[in-house]
Amino acid sequence: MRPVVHFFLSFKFKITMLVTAMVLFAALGAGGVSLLIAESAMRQSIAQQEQALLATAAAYVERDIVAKRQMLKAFTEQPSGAEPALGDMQALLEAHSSLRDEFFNVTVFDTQGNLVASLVDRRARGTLNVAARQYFRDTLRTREGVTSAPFRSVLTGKPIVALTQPLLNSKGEIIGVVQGSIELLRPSFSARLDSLRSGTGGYLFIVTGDGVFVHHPNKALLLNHGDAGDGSLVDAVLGSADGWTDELLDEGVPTLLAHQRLREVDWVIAVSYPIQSAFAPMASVRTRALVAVAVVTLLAGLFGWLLVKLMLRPLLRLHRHVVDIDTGLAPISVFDVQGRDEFAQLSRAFFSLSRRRERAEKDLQRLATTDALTGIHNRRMFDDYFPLALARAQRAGQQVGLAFLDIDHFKSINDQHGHAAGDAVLVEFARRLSDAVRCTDTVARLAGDEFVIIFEQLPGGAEVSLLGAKIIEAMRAPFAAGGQLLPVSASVGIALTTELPVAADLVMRAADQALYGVKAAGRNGYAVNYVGAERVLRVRGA
Ligand SMILES: Nc1nc2c(ncn2[C@@H]2O[C@H](COP(=O)(O)OP(=O)(O)OP(=O)(O)O)[C@@H](O)[C@H]2O)c(=O)[nH]1
Repeated sequence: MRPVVHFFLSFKFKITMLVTAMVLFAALGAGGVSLLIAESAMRQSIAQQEQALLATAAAYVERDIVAKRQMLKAFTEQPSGAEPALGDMQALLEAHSSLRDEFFNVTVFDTQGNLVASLVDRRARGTLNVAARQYFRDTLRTREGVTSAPFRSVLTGKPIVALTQPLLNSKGEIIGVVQGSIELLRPSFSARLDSLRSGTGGYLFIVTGDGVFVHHPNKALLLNHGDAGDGSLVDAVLGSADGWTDELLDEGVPTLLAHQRLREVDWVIAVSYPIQSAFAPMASVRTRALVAVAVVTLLAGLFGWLLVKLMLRPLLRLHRHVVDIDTGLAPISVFDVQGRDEFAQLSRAFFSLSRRRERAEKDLQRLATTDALTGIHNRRMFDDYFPLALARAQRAGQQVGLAFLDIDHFKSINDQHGHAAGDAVLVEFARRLSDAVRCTDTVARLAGDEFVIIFEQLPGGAEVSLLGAKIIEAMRAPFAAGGQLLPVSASVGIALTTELPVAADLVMRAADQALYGVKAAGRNGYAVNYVGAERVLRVRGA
């Protein structure tokens, strides 16, 4: 569990997460803004496409109506120069078979509105009167062709729109009205319009200026008023100038509604396009963009991880150096690296710090093992060193000598000449001792006027005896202390090992016994005691 926790707490993990989060936010931000811009551009483009389509459909409807109206007009002017007679109309109609292609039916009414000719059914004559119909009255009143509101044909029961044309005699008087009917369900009219939108998800519809459906894919709505009221599609197309909006709902579904007024007739043609299908390509773009963001984020995370790993290498190296130095596997000089980056600077700072610490430790060590007054080793150093000296001698197959020294009547020097003079004697005593022994021997001050010498690499006992005499001799010259020369002598007890290993205590006790022997014999001399021999050699005086 702990390594997992460490992993999540690691600097590497945090930086990687930071890089990943930053890339995620940047990618989402850039992606989101791009998508918004793309969506807005796409909305414009779709709206323009829909408007272009509307223009095509409007042109088609208007061309159709104009062509039909011209055909009716041409019919009323037939035959050229001849006086039109209502009685000839049935025959004339039947003679113009091309009218059947353009119109569901063509009928002729007299000025009282009575049906006097019918293209599809001559028997219908006299069965119908349209005098009350608005488009009929408008035709008589304006003496021009009009387009009716859509209505259901009395003759056929089909929804139709009527185009009219006044029938004038040679004097310019209206003698009748010719009516061409367009069946709104006729494939050549409605299917053609529907086909313009087939397969795109939206649909076209046409409403009159009064809001009656002339065309709608739902044929049941024809001749009906579209839902009026705020927010309805019919209301929107009638209440605003040509253009588009995407703020409406078509049966609860958000839709893009574009509309355009026709010039030839008081109709508005419109297209309703569900925004969802309009933006279907955008949804797929959005999904792909999200996948791309996820991939980019993942790659960024991976890249960030590798980058951080690479960048943290010097830190890991630094950590390894600290561990190696701590365990004694490497010197502090490994901190002294080249380089200009922060890690190299930190490493060199560690080097400088460690060097100072090492020096301080050495100073401390020296102070801890040195006698402050005389500058030679102290008791602590002796306690640590002597057992090691015994072990070393054992490995080398040699013997060790240990001399205990005590200045004779040192108390009286202090008492008679002062403590400073006593100190001077101690310092001089230590110096002479150090000079008298070899560099392989170790001199230490144990306490007060007690000194000790460890003799190593001894070839034999006879030489130890010579050493005792040498020490006594070294002290023979008077000591300069307190402004005068003082006679100083010392008693020296020497212990010599005969067989190793032997406990340090035993050797020290033997040296002490030898010293005691010298003191007892009157001081200023030396004696050698062989450890384990249980005999004290003869005390030799100065
Ligand atoms: N000046 C000085 N005196 C010290 C120091 N340390 C201990 N002394 C004195 O050294 C004297 C040691 O005396 P002892 O070893 O007891 O006796 P002694 O006079 O040497 O007599 P013997 O050893 O029997 O010859 C005492 O008076 C201590 O106060 C020191 O650092 N400086």
